[in-house]
Amino acid sequence: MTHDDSGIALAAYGLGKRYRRGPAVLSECTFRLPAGRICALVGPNGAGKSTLLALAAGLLAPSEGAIEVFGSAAGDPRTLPSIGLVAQERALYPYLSVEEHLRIGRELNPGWNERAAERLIGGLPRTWPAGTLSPGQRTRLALALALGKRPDLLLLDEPMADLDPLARHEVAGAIMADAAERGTTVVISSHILAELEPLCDHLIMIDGGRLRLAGGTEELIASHDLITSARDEDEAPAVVLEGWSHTVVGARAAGRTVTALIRPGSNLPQDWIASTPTLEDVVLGYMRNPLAPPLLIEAQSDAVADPIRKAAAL
Ligand SMILES: Nc1ncnc2c1ncn2[C@@H]1O[C@H](COP(=O)(O)OP(=O)(O)OP(=O)(O)O)[C@@H](O)[C@H]1O
Repeated sequence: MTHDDSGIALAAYGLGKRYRRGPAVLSECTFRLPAGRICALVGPNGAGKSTLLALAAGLLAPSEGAIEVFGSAAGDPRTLPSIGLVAQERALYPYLSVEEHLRIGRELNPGWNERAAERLIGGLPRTWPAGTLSPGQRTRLALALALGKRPDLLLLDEPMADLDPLARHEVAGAIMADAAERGTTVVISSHILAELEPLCDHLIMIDGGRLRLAGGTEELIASHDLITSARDEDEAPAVVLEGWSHTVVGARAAGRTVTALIRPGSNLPQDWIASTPTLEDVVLGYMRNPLAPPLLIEAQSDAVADPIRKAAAL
């Protein structure tokens, strides 16, 4: 194992990625994900989530900056045994059966754990070639291979997308059980926020290749209020909120009510009622307003050098 003692599983410093053609798909991403966290990776279509996961797995090289896994450059051969990846395209051999995939998993991974893999395999037809499996069955097999490897960092690209509701429960349970037993760090991308919210204690949101939110879910939620008030029906929400010391992430009007997501500054003006937003409220607020200032809450770990200094030194 090559882990350093920083307590950080995944870190990016001024990370940027540009494919051969076209503009940068990730720019200036700096974050640190503490080990043992279960991190939701969210953002709209094309935001750069799969690109970030591929960079973390060492399948792509950064165009700018750096990305590290347990303190070593992502892609360093010494870190690869620590990483389990379920890519969006579920990389499997179409002509090899379920059983043959499991045999390869056993033979290639010294730390292979049959029980962890079996949790996901369930009733999959073991003699069938992977190419004949349904998308949901392929997902189960890909997850079984990733979890059987007993990784310390599990990177999951939309793992629930093809699964039926019962399978989603089972898969979420298997991932959580593994994380609880072994302290596995999990990064899980999904568009279904309500599904991620109970699983995750950390969140990274990217949009247009830039980091918009990063930090513990409790801290991110606690940094916002959802507020409502009455308004004159012809008054635009922006006018109602004009001149405030709060950072207004977004505001929407419905009939005679205006609702806003804010980062509170001073006390609320009278006649506004504040409540605690859900994680989904927070993420949707930032998705709706690309101009809202990012909120990057620094992960707590004394042993790590200042990421800005580190980014500048690259
Ligand atoms: N191999 C590639 N060559 C060129 N551009 C690419 C390549 N792969 C991805 N892109 C572009 O990079 C951007 C980010 O894509 P990415 O797949 O990382 O986004 P995503 O957030 O995972 O999207 P989705 O939610 O739709 O899966 C997109 O504009 C996409 O077209």
